[in-house]
Amino acid sequence: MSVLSCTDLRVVIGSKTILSGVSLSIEVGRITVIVGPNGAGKSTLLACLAGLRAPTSGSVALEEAALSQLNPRARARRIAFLPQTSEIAWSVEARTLVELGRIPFIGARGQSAEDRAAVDRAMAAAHVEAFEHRIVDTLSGGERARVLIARALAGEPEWLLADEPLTGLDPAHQLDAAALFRRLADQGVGVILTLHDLSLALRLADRIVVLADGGILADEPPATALTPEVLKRAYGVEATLTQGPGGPLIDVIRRV
Ligand SMILES: Nc1ncnc2c1ncn2[C@@H]1O[C@H](COP(=O)(O)OP(=O)(O)OP(=O)(O)O)[C@@H](O)[C@H]1O
Repeated sequence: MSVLSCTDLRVVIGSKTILSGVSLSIEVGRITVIVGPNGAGKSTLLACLAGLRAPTSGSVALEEAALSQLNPRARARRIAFLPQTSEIAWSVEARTLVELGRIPFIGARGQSAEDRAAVDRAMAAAHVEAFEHRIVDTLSGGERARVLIARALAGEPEWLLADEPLTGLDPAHQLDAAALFRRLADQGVGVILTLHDLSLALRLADRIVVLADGGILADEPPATALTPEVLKRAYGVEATLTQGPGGPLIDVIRRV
C-alpha cells in the first residue's frame, strides 16, 4: 500500500519558522483533512507533500523513496496538486485547461485516444462537460473550481492533494465534490485536503490533522480530533460539537 510521509519537516522562510517537527504517514484509500487557523502552514505542508516545495530540513517520501529523488514528470504522474482556485486565471477553453492535467503522460506524438478518454472521464466526474468550450476566465469561481478538480483528475493520480477545494462552491456542489473525493478514496486514491469548514471536515475526513503554530496539535479520527480544547488552542475560540441531521456540526460561540 502506497504511503506518503514526511519526517521532522521544517520550513523556514526568511526569519520565520513556518513548520517545525512535522511528521506524518498517510495511506492511500483514505481522506486526510488538514485544518488549522490562517497562517498555520497548511498550504506550505501540502506543497511539501506534493514535492512542490523543498523543506528547509526533514524529508518527504513516497513509499520508500525520497520525493526529491523522483523526476518531476514521474512525480506529477503519481501526485496531482490542486492549488487554491484564486491562483489560476487563464484565457483558454476549459477542456484545454483540463488537458494540461495529462501533460505528464503525453508523448512526442501528442494526445492519444487514451489521453482524450481520460480527459472525458475527468470532466464527467467533476460535472464540467457543459463548459468544454468556455473560456476559463468567463466561468464563475465555483465553475472554475470544478474545472480545476477535473484537471487534477485527468492524470488519474494515485494521490490528490487539494488546497481548499470546496471554497467558493455552493452547498450542492460542495456535496458533489465531497462525494467525488469519497469515491476516489474508495477507488484507492490517497486524498489529502485542506479545509476551513470544520463541520465539513468532520463529515468528510477519515483522519483530521490540526496544524497550529507550525506544528501538529492533533492527528486523530474525526470522532476525537476537534475537541473543544483543541479548537480553543488552535483557533482561540469557544466552540461546541453537536450532532445535526446531516452529521456533526461545530458551533463557534465566541473568541476566548
Ligand atoms: N514566500 C513567503 N514569504 C513570507 N512568508 C510566507 C511565504 N509563504 C508563506 N509565508 C507565511 O507562512 C505562513 C504559512 O502560510 P500558509 O499559506 O502555509 O498558511 P495556511 O495555513 O495555508 O493559511 P490560510 O488558512 O490563510 O490559507 C503564513 O504566515 C504566511 O504569511
